[in-house]
Amino acid sequence: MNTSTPSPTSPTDLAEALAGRLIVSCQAPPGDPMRETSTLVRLARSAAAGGAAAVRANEPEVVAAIRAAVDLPLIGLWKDGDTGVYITPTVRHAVAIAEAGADVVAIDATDRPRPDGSTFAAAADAVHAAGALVMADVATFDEGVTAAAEGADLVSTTLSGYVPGTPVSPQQEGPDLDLVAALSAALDVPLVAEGRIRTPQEAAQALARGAHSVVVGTAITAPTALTGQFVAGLTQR
Ligand SMILES: CC(=O)N[C@H](C=O)[C@@H](O)[C@H](O)[C@H](O)COP(=O)(O)O
Repeated sequence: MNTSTPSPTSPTDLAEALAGRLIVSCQAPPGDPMRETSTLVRLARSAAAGGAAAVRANEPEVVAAIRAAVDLPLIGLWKDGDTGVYITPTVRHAVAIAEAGADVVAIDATDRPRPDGSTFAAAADAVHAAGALVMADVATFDEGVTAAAEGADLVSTTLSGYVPGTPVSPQQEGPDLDLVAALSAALDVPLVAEGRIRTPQEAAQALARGAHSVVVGTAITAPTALTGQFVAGLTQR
């Protein structure tokens, strides 16, 4: 056994560390000026300084750099492509993120074919074998229930509103709080509210609707998108 590998975080310890708290997603899309490893590390350090309970980050190099710089639970993913299953789409991507030092690997757990022909369950098993925990990124209630039964340690509403053909919540512009409430009530594992949470009030509402913790990305770590929202606001006078 490689003694330099950190001991796996237990699901119970992780749930305790995240209860009622904020996870900050420190990502930048392709082509964005913020998409640079040391910049993303600074975002993660800022999140830690501001009181975040955990960080979510994309790609092995960034995950490894944040792991070395920030002493918080780290949720890693590996986005590959932007259509179909693109969040940690294969077993290979999932294992690489665990090996880069993520405590938790976030994996697409939607009911869609995966590029390597594998399954969410197979990716989850591989992550557990590598000593990390699994967050299932889902779009629907049924996907959340299935992912928990297949070994997810956490379920997140990350993909609600982003999968063509899936039910769209009435409050599509904002977070899918109806899905948050339904999954929180049904699951035995922590339900994380994620996706389009733009204000502290919406984050608090997600907890009030039953979420165990809340992920915020764009509203904290994406100046390009935020600037665009203000620019668009000014043109709507
Ligand atoms: C749909 C998808 O690919 N979501 C990604 C998942 O990692 C990220 O692009 C989001 O920023 C993240 O989920 C946080 O959400 P928001 O940025 O809305 O706070």
